[in-house]
Amino acid sequence: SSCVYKNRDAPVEARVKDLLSRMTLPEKIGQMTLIERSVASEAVIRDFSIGSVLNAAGSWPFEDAKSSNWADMIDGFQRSALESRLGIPIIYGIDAVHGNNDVYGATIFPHNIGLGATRDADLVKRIGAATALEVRASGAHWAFAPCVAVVKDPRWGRCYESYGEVAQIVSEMTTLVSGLQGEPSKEHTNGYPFLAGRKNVVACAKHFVGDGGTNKAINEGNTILRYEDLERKHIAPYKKCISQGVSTVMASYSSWNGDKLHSHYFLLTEVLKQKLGFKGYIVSDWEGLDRLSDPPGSNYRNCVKIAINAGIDMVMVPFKYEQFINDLIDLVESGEVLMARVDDAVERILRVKFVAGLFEFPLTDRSLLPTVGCKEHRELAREAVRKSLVLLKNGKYGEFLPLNCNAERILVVGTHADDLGYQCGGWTKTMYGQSGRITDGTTLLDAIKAAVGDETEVIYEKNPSEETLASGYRFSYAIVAVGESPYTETMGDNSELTIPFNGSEIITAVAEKIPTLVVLFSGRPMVLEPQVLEKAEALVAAWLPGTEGQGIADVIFGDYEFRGKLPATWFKRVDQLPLDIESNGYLPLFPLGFGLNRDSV
Ligand SMILES: OC[C@@H]1[C@@H](O)[C@H](O)[C@@H](O)c2nc(-c3ccccc3)cn21
Repeated sequence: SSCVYKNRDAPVEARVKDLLSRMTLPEKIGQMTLIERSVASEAVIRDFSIGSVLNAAGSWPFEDAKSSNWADMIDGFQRSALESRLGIPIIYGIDAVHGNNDVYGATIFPHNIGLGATRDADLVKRIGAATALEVRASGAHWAFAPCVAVVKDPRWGRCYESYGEVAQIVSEMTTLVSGLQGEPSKEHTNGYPFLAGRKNVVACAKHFVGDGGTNKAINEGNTILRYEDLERKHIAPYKKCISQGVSTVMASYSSWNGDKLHSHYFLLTEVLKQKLGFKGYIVSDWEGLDRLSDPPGSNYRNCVKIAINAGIDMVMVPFKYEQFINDLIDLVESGEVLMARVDDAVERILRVKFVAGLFEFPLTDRSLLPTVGCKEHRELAREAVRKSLVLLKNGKYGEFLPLNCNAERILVVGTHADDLGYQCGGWTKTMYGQSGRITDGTTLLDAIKAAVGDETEVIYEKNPSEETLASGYRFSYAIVAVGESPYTETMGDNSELTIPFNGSEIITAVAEKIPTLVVLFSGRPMVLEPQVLEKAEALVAAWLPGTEGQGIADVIFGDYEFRGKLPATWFKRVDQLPLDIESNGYLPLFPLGFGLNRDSV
């Protein structure tokens, strides 16, 4: 066609330049606007030239909607965008942080803390590739992953979203970017966005920067560090993401030395864009601009001014898009925000859209639907569960595990033995997660029943009854599954870290009567009472494994060996926190990297 930007054979930078030159100011600002699906009508997308749409976790087309329903919804949005004057496609973003977790039937992988325990970068890459297929099958083009937070203190509500406590572990696991986006060639220009093709999704390294290092682990709090420590501890993983061609970065709600990241010119522009050479686009977090003022959202025009001038390119408004657009138009017309800044933002957004092939392939490839929750992906998730398990105790002489799968009678108890929602944790179906059979999957109890012999009797009691415990001698052994209920973000900030639902008491009551294996489902290390450590024969940290509970049975019954290593220090008491492996006061219960296997004594 005559327009360079519509010519798929033209160089990306020529297409960007041509299209930008044709855009009005409102159209440019429309591209910088990311709105929630509930306000994304056909007219709004078309007439405002909206750049991007997302769904809040828990905002579905309808409850238990399948990937095909999601694809219908997103393709509907896309057709509206193609009706706009210049026909610029939207990029649809979703929080696929451990599989395509908003969508019913998707494979749910272990949360990042468990993947950090695997220390297996290739596994994480394969998880990225599988996740990309399931995300594209649902019509989305962009995943708000990986979270590359380095979690300094497990009291942080987002500990489970981090691959671990030190930059080296997190940097290793950034291979998720290559899995999600595909792998660039060695000649790829460092910092330039990359996407291999229609089976891949645009990735988003988040939350830039220092989200996991806040004082007292307060979510959205303040990270107090000298620059060289911020760079070494928190910026380092972003360098690895950028070297893999990560196409987007999400700004952090948190602050550095008292200054909010969403308004931080030095870190967003001088460091990320200039020093590190990042050429994709920076997206704000949800209402990230609103949180620049107190009360949040007040003086919004000023919030827009300081965030855009600091280097934010796309704004996850996500509801009051007219106010955002009008304020930014006004700011440009008054000269408080330069057109050059808007052009830089729009160039970056268009660059990613051209690289992502959205102009050539704006609609969902329905041939991908059979990949959703497919056996191959569930086997991959099962492998990840196996490799994530950390063995903290194994009898007095390293002999309790593996369990005998032909025992006469075994007891299974606890709040987490038969609860798929608890296994998956937060960011699953809804933002905060749920209890119960929330999707297709295998609970620990399902897996135990499938693993034991036909002659073995499995007795399950969520709460062990008195009479059962009184006749404890009848059981060869007990498996006690306890842990945390799902949480997300600030609601997960916790300074006690004791096992909820009287977990310690249940463990002790059972272990006093029956040789017991404890399986702890949690997003982080938790307080292990002395009598728990003393009385339980064996103790396994299972983190938040997701839908494939058979990975746990595979290991505790001995089909596979334990190989997980702690991605975060296991403290003795919370009053020790934060424990820093680099400091000499480091006296943990189990150190970073600890993990027994069958051969350990
Ligand atoms: O879901 C989009 C993004 C997600 O990608 C970010 O990692 C996360 O910080 C986040 N918090 C909210 C969010 C926070 C409070 C109320 C409603 C939504 C939304 N989001």
